[in-house]
Parts: sequence; C-alpha cells; structure tokens
Amino acid sequence: MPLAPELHTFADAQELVLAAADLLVQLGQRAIAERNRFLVALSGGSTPKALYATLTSPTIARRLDWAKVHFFFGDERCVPPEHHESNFGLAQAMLFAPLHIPPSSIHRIQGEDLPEAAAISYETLLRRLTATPEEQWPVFDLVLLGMGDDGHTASLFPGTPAVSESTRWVVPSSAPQGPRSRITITLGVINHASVILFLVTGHNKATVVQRILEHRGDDPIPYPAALVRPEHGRLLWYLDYAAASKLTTTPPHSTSQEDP
Ligand SMILES: O=C(O)[C@H](O)[C@@H](O)[C@H](O)[C@H](O)COP(=O)(O)O
Repeated sequence: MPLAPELHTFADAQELVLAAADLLVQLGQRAIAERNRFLVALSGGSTPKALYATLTSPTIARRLDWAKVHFFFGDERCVPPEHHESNFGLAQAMLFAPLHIPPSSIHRIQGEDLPEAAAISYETLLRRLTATPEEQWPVFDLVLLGMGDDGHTASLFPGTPAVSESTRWVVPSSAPQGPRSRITITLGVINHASVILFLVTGHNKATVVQRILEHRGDDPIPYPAALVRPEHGRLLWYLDYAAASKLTTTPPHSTSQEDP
C-alpha cells in the first residue's frame, strides 16, 4: 500500500531549496552509511538551479562525501551536452564542476545521439549500475522531480506514449514546446525509488497541484505527475506558498531542520 504523499510548504523558493538540499544531504549520509553510495536522479528545468547553488555552498557541501554520490538524470533534451538547454550542461556548470565530482560518478543521457539509441544505452547503463538482484527495477535512493503547469514531470508529457510505458526504463518522448525531442525515465523507474521529491514553485502550477493533491474520486486525471506513486518508498512534495495557494487544506509549513 503506497504511503500517502508528504506535503511541505515554504515561504519562497529559496527556503524550499534550502530544505531540499538539507534533505538530500541527510538521505545521502544515510545511504552512504548503509551502502557506501548514494544514487540520485536529477530533474531538469530551472528550479534545480537554486538547488545546485545551495548544495555547493560551503555550509552544505561539507556535510556530504560527494565522492560516493552517483548522479543520474530523470530526463534530457535531445541536444548536445554543451547546449544551453541541456539538463546535464546545467548540472555540470552549477553542481558537478564546483563540487569537483569525478566524471566516473556522473551518468548523463547522451542527448546528442539519436533518441532511440540514447534511450537504449541509458537503460543499459541503469541496468548495470542501479539494479539490485531482488528488484527488477532500478532503485534510486532519491529521484528529484519538477512539474510543469500542464502536469508533466521528467519528460512525461500528458497524452504521450511515454506515460503509459510499463516495461522499458528509458524511452524517447516528445514535448509540446521547448526542445521537443526528449529522453525520459519511465514511471516504473520513478515509482521504484526509495524517495521521490517534487520541487514545485509558482502560482502558475497551483491549479494542477490542487487537482493532483486533492483529487477525489476514481476518474483519471490527465497529469503524469499524478501517476507518481512510489511502490515502496516515500513521496514528498515541496511547495512554495504560491504553488500551494489553491490547496484547501494547507500543509504544514516546514523548516529545513526537520528529520527527513
Ligand atoms: O527537462 C525538464 O524540463 C524537466 O525535467 C521538467 O520536467 C521540469 O522539471 C519541469 O518542466 C519543471 O521545470 P521548472 O523547474 O523550470 O519549472
């Protein structure tokens, strides 16, 4: 029985990413203590910029043994790594380089390749690096997700075949705007993570947030983000007040000192 989502609200994006950075560090410390490695899948878009800046601040950065962190990506645009729209490119500049993450710990999706080839090679890499014998799905310690105002997450966009893919771990997908050709992990991968953390800010997302988190009844709603339901792990929504502004039951305000 999946656990109920854990909702946390924050006054603004800065407070939200500070809490997210603190959670990531605590989860990383625990994973490294238990398994000597921390497997995290990064999201794309713009919200991660503030998170990366927070993670590389000295007071946060010194709390985690980054040499034991393995970075993956939940999705990528089909562009070269140096392209300004590359999710890897953003992380490389704002997170990996400042923290001196070794290339051997960075596992990017090769957006420069043909989409199907890139998806197959990334799934092969995931099967080699993340699957455990007793699980037929990769088990990430943490999957970071954003959400668009259409309810997409990763590069799973409403009404596209990638959303209903139930066997493959990584598939090509298409976006309605921006770099249209994408590569994305599928819901099966996301839902087998130990912890899934949505970082959502802004009024423009408040309607979809409310429809997803206060959805009643059995009628399906057309939002891929609503299909994120961990099989065994935890689902956390970190919302700023703007994104949470249409919820009828306001979740607790959180501070970053809370135990994850
Ligand atoms: O590659 C991408 O664009 C992301 O993976 C995508 O799912 C993103 O997380 C959302 O669109 C939210 O983006 P913002 O954080 O910029 O609002």
